[in-house]
Amino acid sequence: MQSKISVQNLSLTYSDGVESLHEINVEVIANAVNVFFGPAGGGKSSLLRAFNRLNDLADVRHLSGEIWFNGKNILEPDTDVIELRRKIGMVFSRPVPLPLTLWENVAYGLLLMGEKRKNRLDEAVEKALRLAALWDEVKDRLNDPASAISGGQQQRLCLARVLALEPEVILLDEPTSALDPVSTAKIEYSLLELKEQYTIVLVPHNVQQAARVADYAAFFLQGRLVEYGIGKQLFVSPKVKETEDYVTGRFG
Ligand SMILES: Nc1ncnc2c1ncn2[C@@H]1O[C@H](COP(=O)(O)OP(=O)(O)OP(=O)(O)O)[C@@H](O)[C@H]1O
Repeated sequence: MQSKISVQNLSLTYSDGVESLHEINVEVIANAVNVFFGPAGGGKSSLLRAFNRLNDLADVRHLSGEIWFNGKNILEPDTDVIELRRKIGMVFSRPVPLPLTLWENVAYGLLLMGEKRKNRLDEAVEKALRLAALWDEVKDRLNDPASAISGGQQQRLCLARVLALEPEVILLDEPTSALDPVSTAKIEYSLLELKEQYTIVLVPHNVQQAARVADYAAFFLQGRLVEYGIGKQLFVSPKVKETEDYVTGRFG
């Protein structure tokens, strides 16, 4: 078990003065599904956004601590944020495809990076769509607008867009919250394949999803990391009463 991202004493306060993350220490394990779960407002999204510096865009009053990735503290000001976001890609809770064709949506990042060879782009688009478990459904309509496919397919398209850039880590913030059970199952199934090659951090849609997919799980409550450990152990025999209450549905 190898750590991919190491969070050390991370604290974050937005401009409203409320501490959204309080001295968080957690490891993101490589080639595993790392689940951050807990009730709304616990700080899960804030932590995810810190991993690829999306919090730079928010009104943050105080940020301290370290986030180590590939031998570097990515909170240092000299971090190349564009490069960081290519290595640590993110999928949001609502699919936001670009107003372009399916092919263009997946090829977009590579085109921006200057890749012009059509055969290379075609290969990358197919590979990413296969990994996102969408290829079979769309391979004959790659020139259709992205708006013409279902919400569940759009979400897998957004995943494929991230995968085309061959990131090292994929952050998924409630990626199935707007999806039907069949599309949800497809995304969960692709996570199992994706973790062979990538490191996954998932904020799940609910506790049941957390328990289904978590190799490692961290329970967040009001900005604090209450409990962290191997998924199966944490859901079956949590050590802390607050975790137990939450996973057994007594609150939240
Ligand atoms: N951009 C922001 N500006 C100000 N406060 C924010 C911002 N983003 C989050 N917060 C606050 O930080 C706290 C933690 O929110 P965060 O979204 O990280 O939690 P969460 O566990 O992901 O919850 P949810 O499941 O509702 O997304 C909340 O009190 C929230 O209101």
